[in-house]
Amino acid sequence: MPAGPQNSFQERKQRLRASFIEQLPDRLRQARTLLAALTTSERQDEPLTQLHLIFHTLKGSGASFGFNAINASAKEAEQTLREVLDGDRHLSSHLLADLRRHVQTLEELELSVDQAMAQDGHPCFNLQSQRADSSEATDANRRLIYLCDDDALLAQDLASQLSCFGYEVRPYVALEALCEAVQARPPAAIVMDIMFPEGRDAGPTTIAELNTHLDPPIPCLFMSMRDDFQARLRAVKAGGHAYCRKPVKAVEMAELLDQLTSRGATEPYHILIVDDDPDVAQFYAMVLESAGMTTRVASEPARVPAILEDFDADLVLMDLYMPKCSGPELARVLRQIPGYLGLPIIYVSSETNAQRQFKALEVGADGFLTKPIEPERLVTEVQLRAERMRTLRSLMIRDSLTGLFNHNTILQLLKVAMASCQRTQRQLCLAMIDVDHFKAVNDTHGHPTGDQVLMALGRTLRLRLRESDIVGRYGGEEFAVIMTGLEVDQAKIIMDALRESFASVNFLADGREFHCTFSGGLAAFPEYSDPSALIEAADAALYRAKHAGRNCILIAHPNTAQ
Ligand SMILES: Nc1nc2c(ncn2[C@@H]2O[C@H](COP(=O)(O)OP(=O)(O)OP(=O)(O)O)[C@@H](O)[C@H]2O)c(=O)[nH]1
Repeated sequence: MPAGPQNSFQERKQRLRASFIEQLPDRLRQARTLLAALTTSERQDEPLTQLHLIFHTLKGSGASFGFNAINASAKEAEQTLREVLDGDRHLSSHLLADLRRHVQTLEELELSVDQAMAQDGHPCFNLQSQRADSSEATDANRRLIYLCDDDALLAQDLASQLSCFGYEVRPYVALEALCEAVQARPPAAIVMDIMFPEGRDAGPTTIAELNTHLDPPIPCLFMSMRDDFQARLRAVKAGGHAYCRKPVKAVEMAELLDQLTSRGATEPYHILIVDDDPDVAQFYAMVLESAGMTTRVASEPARVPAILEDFDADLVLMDLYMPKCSGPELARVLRQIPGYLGLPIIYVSSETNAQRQFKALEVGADGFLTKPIEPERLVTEVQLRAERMRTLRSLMIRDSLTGLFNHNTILQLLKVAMASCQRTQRQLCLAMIDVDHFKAVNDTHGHPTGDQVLMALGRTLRLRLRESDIVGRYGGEEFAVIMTGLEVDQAKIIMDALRESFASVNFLADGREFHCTFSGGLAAFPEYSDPSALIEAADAALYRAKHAGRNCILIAHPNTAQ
């Protein structure tokens, strides 16, 4: 059989099952020792609790690794002990004999387990990877757009406008040329006119024809002078995702293209798994990683806060019963740390008692998954909740107009980035930029057009800078950019290129064209060593840039009087 991810998944699963079996004699020995210490004359909560935990773990792990007989026997023993712990049953000699019988059954099962291991007939499962192929080629493809309009000037102009937003746009005037290009290299999306010399609906007709040969079809966005129902209907029937009236606003079109081309490009979800049984934790990690998520495992609840500090978890998957610190206790500890108040916590446990599940949820957890859980279901449940968490968090930390980090977040991120650069002895540059004469834009073209300009600038910054750069809306028409690992002169070259690119964007309002520029101030760490000094210096340099005539970037120097 060829080696592949599915194979290695099965191999790893097999190894985890083997490890579970290896540890089984030890666990059963512990159970025997604890049982021997129990007497009917006096109730001893400590060994009873420990014994309950051993059976509980065997029940859950047995189910997870497909040892059904182990699961069944441990489940009965666990249930008995639960009743004793809850005060519903007395620890009679009959009950102790029953527990010993369970240990014996489990010991016998352990001996016959070699056979069970040989008969590992568990079905393979096909997990859809959340992670998009992150190769450079894929990223380039995601930005490749074909634009087809029989008006050569318009095609050329719109193509250059859209390229200011980070897209590689190839303009085509003839439908035939477009079809040949699509067949040679399919783009991420097509921007298509409706009317051509070939016919009033030739645009949608061509797209419909092209897509019958393509799987999956290429997302398409139509544009036209026409606004009649027939044109819109033809566009929809051809699979059009959006319809823009001409004259087209490049910013709006770029936003639409973002939506069409960004599918699957999300950062993998970060999942922290807390389980005192390392094999079970590894098993969940393996399942989630097979679906493209990034995981960390903690077998010790005490380590969780430290792990969370540098692992930006979207969700915590938590065992319910753990020695020293139970799941609900750990959940409560986390909820008392301000940053983790909204962190989704899901228990995974073989606990089926609804009341106990409810009690565990009461401390502020978000869900309960009952073991054994099918890998597909584990992935779906985790994905759904992690996605919701991302959306909520994004609403909290992002500016609603531009989608960039908001004022508070950018301040917070600047502090973190500076501390990290201090530790790693790297440089950091902060650019504060501000749209020139923005009041005049609002006054002349109206507030909504002003908003479009801010959105355009936000997009230009977001798409043209590196993934590692942090971009935020500092307030009003002022933006902040944090760049790490480069000299201030290099940062100036980058900001100047952005400035020129932004200045070349044609904005349209009521048929009138206009351009905008921005000015910027740059300051660097370690020259300015604390966040407020750095911001103040960049702001002062921005102020000088405005006074120097605007549409330029100036650098702050600590020894120069500002
Ligand atoms: N459309 C829009 N305008 C905003 C927003 N936030 C702030 N503004 C406007 O931005 C303008 C800023 O104007 P000023 O601070 O006078 O500066 P300016 O006209 O850009 O001039 P210089 O910065 O000196 O080049 C004000 O008119 C604000 O109302 C926003 O979210 N949307």
